[in-house]
Amino acid sequence: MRITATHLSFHAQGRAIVDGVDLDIAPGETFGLIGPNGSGKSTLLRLLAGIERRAEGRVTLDGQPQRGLSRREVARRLAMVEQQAETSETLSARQVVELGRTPWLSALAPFGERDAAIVAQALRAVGMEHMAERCWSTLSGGERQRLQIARALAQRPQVLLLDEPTNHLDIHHQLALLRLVAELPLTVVIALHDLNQAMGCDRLGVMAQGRLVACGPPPQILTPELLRAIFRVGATTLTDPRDNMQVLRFHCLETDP
Ligand SMILES: Nc1ncnc2c1ncn2[C@@H]1O[C@H](COP(=O)(O)OP(=O)(O)OP(=O)(O)O)[C@@H](O)[C@H]1O
Repeated sequence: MRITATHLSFHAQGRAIVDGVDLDIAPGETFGLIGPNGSGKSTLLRLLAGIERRAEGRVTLDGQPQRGLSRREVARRLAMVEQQAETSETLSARQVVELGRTPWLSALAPFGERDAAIVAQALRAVGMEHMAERCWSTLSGGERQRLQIARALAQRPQVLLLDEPTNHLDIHHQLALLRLVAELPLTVVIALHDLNQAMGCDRLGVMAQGRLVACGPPPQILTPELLRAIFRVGATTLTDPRDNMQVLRFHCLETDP
């Protein structure tokens, strides 16, 4: 599914948090959002998800204006995992993932075997099937994060919006999640702080002070000049002899105090 944003803006307390963002993300593309703290990445994701109704500008899903769709219709197309997604403390892990099926259920289509199979598959995808009966309140931060991703997968969306999905995960689960995301036949918009992980995206968008200041393939974006100007770091590109992939190593600028 194609997702587009036209002049998307959001103002709060008299200032632009997101400022005139235009985006066109192709079906199946993995689009990484990077930028310093407070540059507007999470807010932009919320605007793309239609969560923030005070947004200015337009979001379309396969050409259909998102504003014209009901919440249920949006949820059948698009799922979002926010940074600190919480849920009722008394639910089991499986019940949290079952919530993902809500947009597809009705009096005429109650939760059935197919829904249970989709939930089981989502739990397996994030390696949480062995904890399915555990209570949410007993789970670690990383386990909760993987469950929220499973909930989003169980929603069977065509667009997946992920806000720093690796921030609680150990390195094994970070790599497993990024591989899962890359292999999903979905359009994915993913906010990331790890710029080496961002290299694996098809395209990157760079946010700075609410604006999308650069957009393109990772090697064109992650240049020493941009890293210096936007992230205020120096960087050296190294080559991993294992697979000849480029890796960035960062250092403080000499001008830093
Ligand atoms: N509703 C709001 N009211 C006032 N300020 C807001 C609101 N929402 C976000 N902000 C501010 O807007 C800026 C952008 O926030 P946002 O969370 O989108 O940034 P971010 O790029 O995701 O940051 P981080 O990398 O730290 O997660 C921040 O300075 C934040 O404090």
